[in-house]
Amino acid sequence: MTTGPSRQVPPAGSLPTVHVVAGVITDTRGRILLARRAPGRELAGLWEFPGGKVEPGESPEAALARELEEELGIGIDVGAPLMTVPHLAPSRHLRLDVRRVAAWRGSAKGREGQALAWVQPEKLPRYDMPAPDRPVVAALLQPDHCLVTPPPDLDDEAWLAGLGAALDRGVRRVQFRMPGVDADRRRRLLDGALRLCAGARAQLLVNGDAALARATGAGLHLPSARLRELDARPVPPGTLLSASCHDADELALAEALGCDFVLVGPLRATPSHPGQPGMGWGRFEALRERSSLPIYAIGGLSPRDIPVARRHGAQGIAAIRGLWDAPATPAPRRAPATSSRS
Ligand SMILES: Nc1nc2c([nH]c(=O)n2[C@H]2C[C@H](O)[C@@H](COP(=O)(O)OP(=O)(O)OP(=O)(O)O)O2)c(=O)[nH]1
Ligand SMILES: [Mg+2]
Repeated sequence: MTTGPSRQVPPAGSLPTVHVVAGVITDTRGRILLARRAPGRELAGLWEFPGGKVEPGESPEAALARELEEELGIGIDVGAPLMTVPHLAPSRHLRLDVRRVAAWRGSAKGREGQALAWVQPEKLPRYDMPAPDRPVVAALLQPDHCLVTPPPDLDDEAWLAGLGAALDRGVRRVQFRMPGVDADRRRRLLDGALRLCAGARAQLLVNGDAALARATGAGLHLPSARLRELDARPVPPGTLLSASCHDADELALAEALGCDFVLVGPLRATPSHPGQPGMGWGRFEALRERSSLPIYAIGGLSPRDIPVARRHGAQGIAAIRGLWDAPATPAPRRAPATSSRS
């Protein structure tokens, strides 16, 4: 279900945008450095990835190097972008641009009186952090793609082999969706899928059927119509819960129910939703900035779109065909040409 586009676009007001760059600094044991915002500052007491505001005319890379020198006394090599989170605060749009730190020199000290902590990645969720950091922590810990299963043709073994192949290619989060398949067959396929996912240490969430999820110990995915009917979490905490959302109301509902993550789309027009135009990354961001849930973009996307999804604040992509069909094999490499291109 979708509502009119007018509800999905932020108010026309001209709030300023504040560009903040922050670094994921790791030590040789894989721990990540957090800093605690000092008393008297905004968001005092919350933990954050060290960094600060990009100054006018400054590149994000230069800003990150300057901030980490000022705040921690270390020199750094800026690494790969992790994600950029657009976030709507009462008085401004924030863009939290998070980079990995490829290498650093010196010993990190809280030069502005802030406490520091080296944190095992899996313990990050225990730290109280600003709202825009929640999707960043999810990006560090959770899969960047989520397979939504296509229904089987006539051959169940072929479908299970297809799931096995997707798991072999690295899928670790699976939404088990079986529209139009009768209950007995669905249960047999689910048992097979659960075995394969357990073997690959992948998560599985059953689409729509809370009783089936509870009976099998699987997670639960709520289609948006189901989400709108609920006023309490339909599975216990600790059981994975996700939802499909198309507008800000549904995102707020998903957050209130304690969903672990959501799928938002369609990002592009797809054959599975004929007649529905894609929202594009602009409207995706307008939703993203009102929520702190991890969000997979869905609709006509494939693993190639993960970097662009991350630049718009997505956890990554969810897809049916884009993750089920084996990627086209790259054309055979020719012998290197004698001339070089840069
Ligand atoms: N550094 C950092 N800032 C964050 C994170 N999450 C988050 O919402 N923010 C917000 C808090 C602040 O409103 C803003 C960063 O501003 P800041 O106060 O650190 O800026 P700064 O280091 O340049 O310090 P200042 O000179 O402006 O006081 O971004 C995060 O993980 N790291
Ligand atoms: Mg700072």
